[in-house]
Amino acid sequence: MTAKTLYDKIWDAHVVHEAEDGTCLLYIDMHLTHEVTSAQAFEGLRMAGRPVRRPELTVAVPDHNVPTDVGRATGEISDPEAKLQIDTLRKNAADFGVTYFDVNDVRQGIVHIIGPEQGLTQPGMTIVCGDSHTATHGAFGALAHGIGTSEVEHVLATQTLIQKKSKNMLVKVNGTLPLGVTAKDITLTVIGKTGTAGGTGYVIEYAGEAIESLSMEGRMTVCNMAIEGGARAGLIAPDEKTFQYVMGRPYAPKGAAWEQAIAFWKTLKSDEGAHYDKVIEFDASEIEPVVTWGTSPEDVLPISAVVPSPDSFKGGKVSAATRSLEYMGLKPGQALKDIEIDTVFIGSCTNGRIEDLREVAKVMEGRKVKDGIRAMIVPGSGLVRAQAEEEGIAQKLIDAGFEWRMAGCSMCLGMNPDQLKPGERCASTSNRNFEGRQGRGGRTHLLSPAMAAAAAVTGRLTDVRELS
Ligand SMILES: CC(C)[C@H](C(=O)O)[C@@H](O)C(=O)O
Ligand code: SF4
Repeated sequence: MTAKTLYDKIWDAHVVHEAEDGTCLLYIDMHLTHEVTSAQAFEGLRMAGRPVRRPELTVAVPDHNVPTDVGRATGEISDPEAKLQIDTLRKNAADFGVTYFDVNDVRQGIVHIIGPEQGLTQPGMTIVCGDSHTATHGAFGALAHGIGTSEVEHVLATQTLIQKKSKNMLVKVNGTLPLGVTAKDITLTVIGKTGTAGGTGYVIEYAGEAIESLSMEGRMTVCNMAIEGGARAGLIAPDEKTFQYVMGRPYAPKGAAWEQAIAFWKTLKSDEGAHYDKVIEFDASEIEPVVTWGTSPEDVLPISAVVPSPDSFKGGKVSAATRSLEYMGLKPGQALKDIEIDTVFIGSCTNGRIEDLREVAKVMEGRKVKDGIRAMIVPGSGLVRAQAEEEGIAQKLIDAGFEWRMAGCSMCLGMNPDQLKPGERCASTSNRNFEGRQGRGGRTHLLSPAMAAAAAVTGRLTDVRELS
């Protein structure tokens, strides 16, 4: 028997048909949908008079457009486009018999947060969503693809996806993470090494002691950004931690089905000697807390570094870096630690989970948000929010000077009222720092929740390890 990678195993278990050119029809176990990329897909079905093939394997939740002010529970959504998209999702879910968590349901939240939280995300599954950060679910050893709207329609109609197999890449992070270094620093460091195109054509499996040592939340943070490194998906082999996380969640298997599931899940790891087309290996001790300085997630450096000179790059990156620095309002040679910020955003599907909020609370212990800094915390789901309130974290963060908001994508992207003004600079725990991502003219520095908290305290990018 040939040795297989985890990716090979999940793939093989889901191929319904393989054409001569290698194009496959893949069975899909779980289909998550949100308001931005599903409307046309449902409409396509309606026009063709087709039902959703497996409505019980399809879940819908509004996240991108929802306002996150606490008043939303009682008020109308004022932006007509957002309101239309959310109303449409609600109607589509009702018409097609799809499970739907409405705006003010405590289970509402960012689609990639609620999947794992509800136990919809399970090891060995194929999961799709019309959203690039679907890679997040790979943290459970699920093959999770982001798909486009026409593919959403295809999956709704057939519960299958047309795919060609990607190549296998192994990213192995050995050793122990230094103090103050987190999952976000790992994933940004990997992208710094490979570039945003380094993963193109691959599915990345993350392994090694540093990955194994991460909590499920941390593993989700790592896989979430696989897509920013160009990969088709990210994967981490499930283990005891994974099983413990899934156990007892609303949609997790129960009783005998649970025992059966566990027996299968335990087989989900790459075999000894399995072939990878590319291997990247490095030691966790190399990783420092990092921040981005430019307008691509690969523009990342340790916090101790200075803003690079465009001349230090090669080829097209020279002009890209020049443009980035101009947009970001930065000068080569400037210490990253000297960069002053106006806003701190803690949230998104990268870092909007309970552990992230605990991390922020830990850094804020005995400290306050600096005067004049707008610091917002947007829990990734209503349940994360409720848990943080129950743990007393929410009150501590409010007392420290943070805004405590309702769940949604929020300032991760400018599709709702939470936006930067032109020229405003934000320390953000999200995953994309593209031009205009957080609002037109807004400037984004990506970093970990601990580093974002440190920036909130000092009003500039700060090494969390040096906070006095
Ligand atoms: C709006 C949606 C299609 C988009 C994505 O696919 O990733 C968004 O979630 C993002 O993060 O940019
Ligand atoms: S939180 Fe950000 S990255 Fe995640 S799905 Fe929403 S917009 Fe996309």
